[in-house]
Amino acid sequence: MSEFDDEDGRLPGGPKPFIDRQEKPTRTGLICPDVRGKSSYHSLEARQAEFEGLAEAIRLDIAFSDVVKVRDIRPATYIGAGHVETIAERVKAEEVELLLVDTALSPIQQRNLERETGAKVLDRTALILEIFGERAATREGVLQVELAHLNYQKGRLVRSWTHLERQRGSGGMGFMGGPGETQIESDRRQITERIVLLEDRLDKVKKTRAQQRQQRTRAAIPVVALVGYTNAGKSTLFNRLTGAGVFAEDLLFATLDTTIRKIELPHGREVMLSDTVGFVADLPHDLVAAFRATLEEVVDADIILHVRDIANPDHAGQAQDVLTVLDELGVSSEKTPVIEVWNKVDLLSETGLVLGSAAPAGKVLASVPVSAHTGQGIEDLKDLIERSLGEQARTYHVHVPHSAGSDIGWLHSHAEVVSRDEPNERGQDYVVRVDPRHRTAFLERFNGRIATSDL
Ligand SMILES: Nc1nc2c(ncn2[C@@H]2O[C@H](COP(=O)(O)OP(=O)(O)OP(=O)(O)O)[C@@H](O)[C@H]2O)c(=O)[nH]1
Ligand SMILES: [Mg+2]
Repeated sequence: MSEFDDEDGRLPGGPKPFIDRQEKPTRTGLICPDVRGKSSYHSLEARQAEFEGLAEAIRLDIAFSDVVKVRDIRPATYIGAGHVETIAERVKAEEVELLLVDTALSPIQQRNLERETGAKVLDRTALILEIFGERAATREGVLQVELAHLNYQKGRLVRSWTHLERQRGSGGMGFMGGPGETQIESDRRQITERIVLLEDRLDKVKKTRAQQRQQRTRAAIPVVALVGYTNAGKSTLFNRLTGAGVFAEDLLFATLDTTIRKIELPHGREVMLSDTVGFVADLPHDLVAAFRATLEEVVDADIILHVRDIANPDHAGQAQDVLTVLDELGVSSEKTPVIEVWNKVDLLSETGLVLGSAAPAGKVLASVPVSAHTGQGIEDLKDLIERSLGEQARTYHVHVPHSAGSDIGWLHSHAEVVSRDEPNERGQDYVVRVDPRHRTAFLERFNGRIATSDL
């Protein structure tokens, strides 16, 4: 028996959350550094609002949220000494236990800030890891988050890793360090061992996924993947298109795992639609890497739907971040056609924004304004998906005799049936569109029965 095999496939003894949130919400101070000369697609207000949204995503009690000007990044504390002092005073006055800094801090900066302010300090990466840790539901999600967590921890072994100590105390886990091994060395060794183990498990999950994908490819159902910034409305749109009840909420990172469902488009064409984790600015690199397996639906998609919250004043910056992550995943609009879905148009009048001011990000086939909420534009979107899939498809007229019932099934699942005549005594005539990847099979199967084509 392996010590790691419990019934739900989770590895016991995963990392402890950074924040202990057993009782009342943690009093938290937010620091949004405004670094001189650092360019960003996002306005300062948008960045601050988003950082607050991230903190709210795990229900922290926000005592204050401050923008702090940083002229030169300090190697020791990131922000200047004067600001650190002010923050320390506020921490005391407001009884703040946790400080979140919207940047990537070095372990030294983190430790020094903790020492000087008396609060626990976490950076943006740790906060996102924390949210993901709370949301992870499937076995794969849990493994991915833990892996990213460990990689983050590995570089920060300056403090003790308390849960490992607890495990060591309980004995029998095979974690005991040899004599003379220092705490940090042994912690590092254990983390490395665990990383190897997790990677191994994820590899197995990946193989299963690859098999499932292969089956879908064989069944020739194209995959349409929803991507977009967190909270753009992907899950709401997914539910609207599939009638499924996927968790959608006004919460950053409501979705962590990939869901995939079959839907039928207006002309009867079937596609697999996938909903997945949302993207965010400065998504930790490790996390992108860890989620690569989940995001393989996106990598392999036939069409990508980039869902944008067009009623968010920061939508242009968000779209750029999505392109950055797609790029990191190796997805290019040259290879995979992209349709932009301009969602939440029902909110436009409220926000005073207008559609005319929005522009597509990167190379896209088209952009469709919709409201996943009211259903506006959804039919246009479905039409567009269907037409785009058929883009390189060709039209054929085929004859199907009565005796060839299985051919009808084949046409429906591998081609788009444009129209069909009334059956007569010889059988039935069909007009179908066949895309390149099924053309060979089609020509072989219907050899001699193809009347005309628009070749
Ligand atoms: N008014 C309006 N609200 C919408 C629309 N689409 C989604 N929402 C709301 O936006 C919020 C986020 O929606 P989700 O579908 O959870 O967004 P998501 O992109 O899946 O978010 P993550 O899973 O967190 O990445 C929810 O409160 C939805 O009700 C829309 O067309 N109009
Ligand atoms: Mg979602």
